Amino acid sequence: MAALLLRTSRGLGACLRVATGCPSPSSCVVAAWSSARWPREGAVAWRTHAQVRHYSSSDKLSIDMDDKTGVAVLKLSNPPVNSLSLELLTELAIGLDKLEMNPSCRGVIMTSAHPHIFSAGLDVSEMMGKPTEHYREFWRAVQEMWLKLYGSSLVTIAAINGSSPAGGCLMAMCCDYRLMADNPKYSIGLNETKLGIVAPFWFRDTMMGVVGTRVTERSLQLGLMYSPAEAVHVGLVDRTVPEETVFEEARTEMARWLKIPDHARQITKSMMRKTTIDHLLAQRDSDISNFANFISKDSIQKSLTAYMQALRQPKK
Ligand SMILES: CCCCC/C=C\CCCC/C=C/C(=O)SCCNC(=O)CCNC(=O)[C@H](O)C(C)(C)COP(=O)(O)OP(=O)(O)OC[C@H]1O[C@@H](n2cnc3c(N)ncnc32)[C@H](O)[C@@H]1OP(=O)(O)O
Repeated sequence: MAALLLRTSRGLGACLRVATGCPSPSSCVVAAWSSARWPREGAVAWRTHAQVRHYSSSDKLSIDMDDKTGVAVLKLSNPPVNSLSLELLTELAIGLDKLEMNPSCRGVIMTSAHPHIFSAGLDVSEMMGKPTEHYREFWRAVQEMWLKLYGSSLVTIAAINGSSPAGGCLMAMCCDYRLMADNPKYSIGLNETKLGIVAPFWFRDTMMGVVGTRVTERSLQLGLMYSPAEAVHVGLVDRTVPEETVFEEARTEMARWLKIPDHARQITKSMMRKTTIDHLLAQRDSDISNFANFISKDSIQKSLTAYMQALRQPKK
């Protein structure tokens, strides 16, 4: 249990370094991932005799793990729009950590409990009119969620059953595969510039890993939101499926990915993502300070206030 607590409290990067005896974040990710799925003493706490186990104690997030298939289903459930509050981000990081440490878990399907919205992204109210310390805590939680999801050794599939702007798009992009409902009313993208804010370098790098440099540059500067069909066209989403089949298609896709031996896929995934993860780990504190300074500026606060007021206007 001590090992379990160590892992949950320090986050995946640190716990993997502990597991491998590797001193620095930058030198151990491949080694760590190759051993991350070994049976571990502490993880036995999550074993269960029931086939499906409910993991999350939060009402904003449900996580159901099927021990027989090795697939967990993580559902965002924070009405009205699944905005990523400090609380939900923290729950997400903890939930992902628990799954990572469960030796019978091999994959996660991430989706929304509410039709029409996958996630509205970061909760803008967490970034408005708060003291600097709150901004720092909030941004650390955003980083933590990203580190857990982007750095997950599990197969991660986003079943995008609604709109997914900004931080919602980021979560989907962290996954290994993205399916989106083919409803043209839905949209996905990093729209930060439209709020007068700037997607940080690790949002940019995540997008570049999915759609390449040119599409990222255009998408970020213009704050583009794509329809599902456009998202497939630029490679932001892997495929669209009829709305009512999103979840079942995600399960079928998962089965395809789980045919690959875990160790080979995990090391490959690590090789692809290590540089981007190390970049943030090396600059975590300065990234938090940049965010807190930037978001505290009067001009940025005014932009966010105007954006939220516009959002509250009746839709035409
Ligand atoms: C150079 C240094 C750089 C350092 C870093 C600096 C900056 C940091 C960048 C931070 C990165 C930010 C990432 C983000 O994720 S920002 C959030 C962006 N999200 C959005 O723009 C989405 C806005 N929302 C919508 O577009 C729509 O609400 C919708 C998701 C498409 C859903 O539409 P609909 O079903 O019509 O619902 P409503 O618009 O009526 O919304 C219902 C209520 O929910 C409130 N709402 C919506 N989104 C958010 C949100 N993200 N946060 C908080 N609240 C939200 C909305 O105001 C409504 O509230 P009301 O009922 O009180 O009117």
